[in-house]
Amino acid sequence: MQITVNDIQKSYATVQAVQGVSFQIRPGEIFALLGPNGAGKSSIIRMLVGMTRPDSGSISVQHGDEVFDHVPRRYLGYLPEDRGLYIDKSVEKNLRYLAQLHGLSATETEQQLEHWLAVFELTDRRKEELKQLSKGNQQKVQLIAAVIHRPALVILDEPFSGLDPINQEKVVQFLQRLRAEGMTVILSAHQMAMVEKLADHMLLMAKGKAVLAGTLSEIRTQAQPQPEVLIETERALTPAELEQWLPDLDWQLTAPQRLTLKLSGSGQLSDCLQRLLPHCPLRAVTMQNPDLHQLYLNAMSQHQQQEPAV
Ligand SMILES: Nc1ncnc2c1ncn2[C@@H]1O[C@H](COP(=O)(O)OP(=O)(O)OP(=O)(O)O)[C@@H](O)[C@H]1O
Repeated sequence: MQITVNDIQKSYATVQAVQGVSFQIRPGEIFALLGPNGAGKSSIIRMLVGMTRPDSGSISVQHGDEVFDHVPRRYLGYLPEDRGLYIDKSVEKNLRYLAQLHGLSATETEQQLEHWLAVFELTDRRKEELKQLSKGNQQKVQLIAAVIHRPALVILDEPFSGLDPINQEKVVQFLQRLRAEGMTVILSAHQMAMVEKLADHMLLMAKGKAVLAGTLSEIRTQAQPQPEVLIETERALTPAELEQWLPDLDWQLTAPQRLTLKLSGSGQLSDCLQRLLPHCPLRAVTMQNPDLHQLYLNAMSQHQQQEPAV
């Protein structure tokens, strides 16, 4: 399934929740929608699934030869922010009920149940009521409920919320499995370490607008146009020496033997190293690659500075 979103806007009364956002989701990829509370992620998801419509702009959903203006229910698996299973019913009753709602035959239902319960190591717990399970296991049942009918597109709103690190890792593996089985996945999450491992493309939003978009490395380039290099030296340096050797470069001495250099052009690093080496041997030269969490925080603080105060 391929989704193309072009310049969509959505307002509620006085709130401009989505203000001209465009992006594309490719078939079989994991696409992450990121951003702080109120950024507009759920508003976009609601438009994608047809719960609301954009005020302007367009959504095009292509599946095989068919084209739609939102994802039809029959192709959609959805884990909403507000979960909705019956906690007084057993794991298998909940899942069977949902499978029937999706039109699966009794045989298909049993096959899917066996498959997903085994994936999540819940086979022995299938007769237990949902309320008897831990939060992590309840979340796993919710995830099975979203995919039991093998939809072409799975949308998961906050799949990691409330889970401990081990269960978060299991959800990561589950999502990788969905991708391996050919499903397209849209994920909204705040856990950057998980998103970094999973997402093929991501869209980072703030206050209804796109702030950064692309693969992790594209986002790195957008968020950090001047890559940083850490140069560790064998002897202590002084600012006066560096001013003499590197007067035109953007450097910072963060410790006597640690120099950070901001690069603004290709060739600048080798130029800098050639100028330093005659004066002092080097211990290590390391490119600084900030993780998604750091890129996210930087982008948000830059966005806040650029936004006019209200
Ligand atoms: N039904 C609604 N009526 C009025 N305002 C709304 C409605 N839904 C969302 N909003 C507002 O639109 C903006 C975007 O909200 P949205 O829920 O899309 O953000 P979000 O990124 O999903 O946030 P969160 O991470 O908290 O779920 C917010 O200012 C929110 O208060």
